[in-house]
Amino acid sequence: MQTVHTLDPLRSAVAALREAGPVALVPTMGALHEGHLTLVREARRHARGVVVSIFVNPLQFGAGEDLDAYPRQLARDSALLEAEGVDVLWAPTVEAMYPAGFSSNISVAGVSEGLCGGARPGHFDGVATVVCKLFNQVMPDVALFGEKDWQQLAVIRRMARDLDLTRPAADAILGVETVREEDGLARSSRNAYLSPEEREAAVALPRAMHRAIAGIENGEDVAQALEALKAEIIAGGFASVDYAELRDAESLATLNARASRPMRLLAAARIGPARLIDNMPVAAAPQ
Ligand SMILES: Nc1ncnc2c1ncn2[C@@H]1O[C@H](COP(=O)(O)OP(=O)(O)OP(=O)(O)O)[C@@H](O)[C@H]1O
Ligand SMILES: CC(C)(CO)[C@@H](O)C(=O)[O-]
Ligand code: BAL
Repeated sequence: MQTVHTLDPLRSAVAALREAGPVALVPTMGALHEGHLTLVREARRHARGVVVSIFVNPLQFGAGEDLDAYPRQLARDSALLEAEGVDVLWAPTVEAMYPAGFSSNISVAGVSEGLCGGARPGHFDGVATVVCKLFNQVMPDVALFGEKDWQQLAVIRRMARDLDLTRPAADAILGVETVREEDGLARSSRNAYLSPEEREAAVALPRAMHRAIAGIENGEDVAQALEALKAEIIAGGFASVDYAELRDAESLATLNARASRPMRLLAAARIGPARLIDNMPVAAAPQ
């Protein structure tokens, strides 16, 4: 595995990879876990060469968020990626990514509004801007993202369509199903912030979501089911719920009742120092 920290060596490394066949990109912020490694293994199924980026992107963190506390463990991450047979690790410095005078911003309206975009103003501008740069830097044939960050995936796909990106093309932006702990909690780098007691309590989030989905699919009133969901998350030991909403799975349009198109239940809640997110499919109402 070749590790590069600046743009010129990255371009040379990727050019050499491309000679052998299609290239996949897996963007991450590091502190790798089984979720990330699943993306890497999936990438290998779609390409000959695999590039993983690790960059804790300051642009997507709001004031008072965990930019400084975010775990940085490049040596450990590098060993994990090496063991997975990754070809290139792209770990740019902040200066390489945002040289002095950097002034551009990509803002994707619509899908980035509400949910995490509501709770974290400016977050998806930061994500879209850095992902657009990563795409231009690596020019991958395919890029892989986790469904755990469902709204992020929708924002990136919208950006790729709107800006006519060809590397990767919008339909080569692949979503990978959320990888979970044995008890059902979604794997996340931020789970590391939890004390053992908080970690045990955190499973209340996916459990309550499963119960709400069963209710909605059985015809329960959506507003009531969502209120009960929020109450159950709090009763489970969370301090607050940022949102718990039923949305159209693709457009992310708000739904107040069961729809006949695929739907998604999305939630974010805070426990101890962590803000955890999750989302799950909700079966469409019969036509
Ligand atoms: N449990 C998971 N299953 C599948 N993909 C995941 C999972 N967790 C993260 N990913 C994906 O890995 C990529 C990099 O994510 P990131 O480095 O932010 O990790 P994270 O665990 O989501 O961290 P955070 O604590 O910041 O949410 C994203 O595409 C994200 O959706
Ligand atoms: C896509 C991403 C790497 C952009 O910084 C980040 O938002 C993440 O890790 O999900
Ligand atoms: N996993 C999404 C990146 C973030 O929370 O900033």
